[in-house]
Formats: sequence, C-alpha cells, structure tokens
Amino acid sequence: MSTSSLAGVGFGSDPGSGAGSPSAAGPGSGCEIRLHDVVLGYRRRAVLGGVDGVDLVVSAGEILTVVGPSGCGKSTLLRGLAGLLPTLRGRISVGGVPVTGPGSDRAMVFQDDALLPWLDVRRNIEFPLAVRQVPRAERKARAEEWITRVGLDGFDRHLPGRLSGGMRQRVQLARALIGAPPVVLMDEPFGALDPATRAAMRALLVDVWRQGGPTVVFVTHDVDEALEIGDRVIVLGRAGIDTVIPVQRPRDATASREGQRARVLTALMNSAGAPAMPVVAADAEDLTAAAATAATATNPTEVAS
Ligand SMILES: Nc1ncnc2c1ncn2[C@@H]1O[C@H](COP(=O)(O)OP(=O)(O)OP(=O)(O)O)[C@@H](O)[C@H]1O
Repeated sequence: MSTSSLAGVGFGSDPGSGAGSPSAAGPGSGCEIRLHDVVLGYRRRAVLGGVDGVDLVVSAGEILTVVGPSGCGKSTLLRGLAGLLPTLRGRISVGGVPVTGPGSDRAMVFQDDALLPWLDVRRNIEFPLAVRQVPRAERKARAEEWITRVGLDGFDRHLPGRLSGGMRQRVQLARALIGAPPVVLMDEPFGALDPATRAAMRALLVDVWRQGGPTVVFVTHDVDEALEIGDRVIVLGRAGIDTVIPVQRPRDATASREGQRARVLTALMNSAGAPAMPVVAADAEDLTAAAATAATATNPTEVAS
C-alpha cells in the first residue's frame, strides 16, 4: 500500500476522541464540499468526461451518490476529493478549507483492498486512532465495538490475507468510520459483499449518518443502492455531470422510487453513448439490463492534453 493511500484513511486530530461511541459524532458534524470548475487527470493530462470542469456543492451532512459508465471518472473524482490527486484546474474545498492533500477530515474506503497486510483486523480498524495517539484501551474498545458492528466477531486476530474480499471491505468500512470523520468518500465499498451483508452494511452506514454523521460521497454501479442511500444521485457522463436527481422522501414510496429509477437508468444509458431516449419513455424494469451493460461498458474516451 502506498503512503498516499495510507494518508487517505484520515490522520491528525481525532474528531471522535472522547465522544464515547464511534458514531456519536453529533448532528451536523459533516462538512460542506465545494468543487469549482475542477479538472482532474493523470500525468498532467485531463481525464475527459466527468471530471472536466466540475461545479458541485455537497451540503454538510448530505449523502451524494455517484453513478456513471465505467471509466467516466468516478474514482478519479473521489481521489481528487481525498487530496490524492491534485487538480489540474479549479478548486476543491472541504469545510471552507482548500484541499491540497490528504487530511484527517476525510476518510476513504477504496474500491481495491487498502488494508495494512501486516496488521490484524483489530489493529487495522484502530489504525486511524493509533496515529492520533488515542489511548490503547480506548482504541481497543472502540475497535471491538466496530468489529461487532460490521459482523466480524471472532476475526479480530486475523491478518487481511486470511479474510475474504467482502470481509476486507467491512474492515475498511469500520476503519473509515471509527474516527467519525466529517467527510467519508466511498468507492464501490460494498461491491464484494453478498446481498444480505450488503444490505446490512448499507443499513449500518445510514444508521451512522442518521446519528449526526458525515457528509458522504458514495460511488456505486448499483442504481437501487444509489437511490436507497443517497439524498441526491448524480450521473457522471462524458461531458461532466449529466443529471442530478434529488431523492424524494420517504424513500420507500414505491411510485416515486420507480420514476427516479427510470430517470437514473435513462441518464446512464445516454451517458454511456447509447442513442438518446426521452425519460418519459423509460420503463424501469426494461431499462435495467440495458443500463447495467451501459454502466460497465468500456470507455473509449481516453486522456487528452
Ligand atoms: N493511475 C492512472 N493513470 C492514468 N490514467 C488513469 C489512472 N487511473 C484512471 N485513469 C484513467 O482515467 C479515466 C477514469 O478512470 P476512473 O477509474 O476514474 O473511472 P471510473 O468511472 O471510476 O471507472 P469504474 O466504474 O470502471 O471504476 C479512465 O480513462 C482511466 O483509464
């Protein structure tokens, strides 16, 4: 694991220290995120598409979910927010402070495994607290609470190499949330989980958020997941943010959910390069398979200077 990845798990002062419970962050603890005319890319070349001139405000305490075709720049956007990738143009700020690198105000759950292979489950989870020099007994107690919350009782002494992919994702989730950071950036965090565990981890995230938790930016390919947990869903396409869909409440209102689902699926298909189709013609069930194909389609758009 690289140093930059390590830094992304959130270091520095401990916003959760002394709170007693890792989720007791208190209402309104999330920070506003602002992006103005942001261009991101690699080796000084912009990634064309979703991260070319992004203007976006994520309100404090909001859950923003991000969907889009493969390669449109969703992970790149998260890396920019985490401070792991400098902006080529424009400004990103969190809580009014410009992002110039990784910081303790932002924790990230990576798409790929980002655990420390030489530390067992408990020590991986308590790692952000250890860096902040939280007393050993407190961090052990908090880590044990999180081990239970993510369903890993009995695995606290296991090294990551002895865990399944889904178990490692749950360790990452616990490590991101244990310090109650104001901002959590999640890159397909539940992709390796079975459906039941995935539903449980979604519920856990929403539970943490309801208790006054963080601002969350959550990337997923699962439209239902995006609608279930998001306050807004954005669809990234090849020309930036294609569509922004506020999620109406209550979230279990089936009629409005179907309409929102159809809008997201239609936007996904259009952003993946399929022939444009009107939203009114969309039937959610029929669109699902086509949108799944669109969401994983290879992006022919590569980098440009
Ligand atoms: N380290 C890198 N160096 C150079 N180019 C990169 C790098 N990482 C990603 N890219 C390019 O940036 C573009 C966006 O990639 P990114 O991983 O952000 O897409 P994504 O939307 O998250 O895709 P997926 O849904 O498949 O995870 C792609 O064209 C990709 O090839």
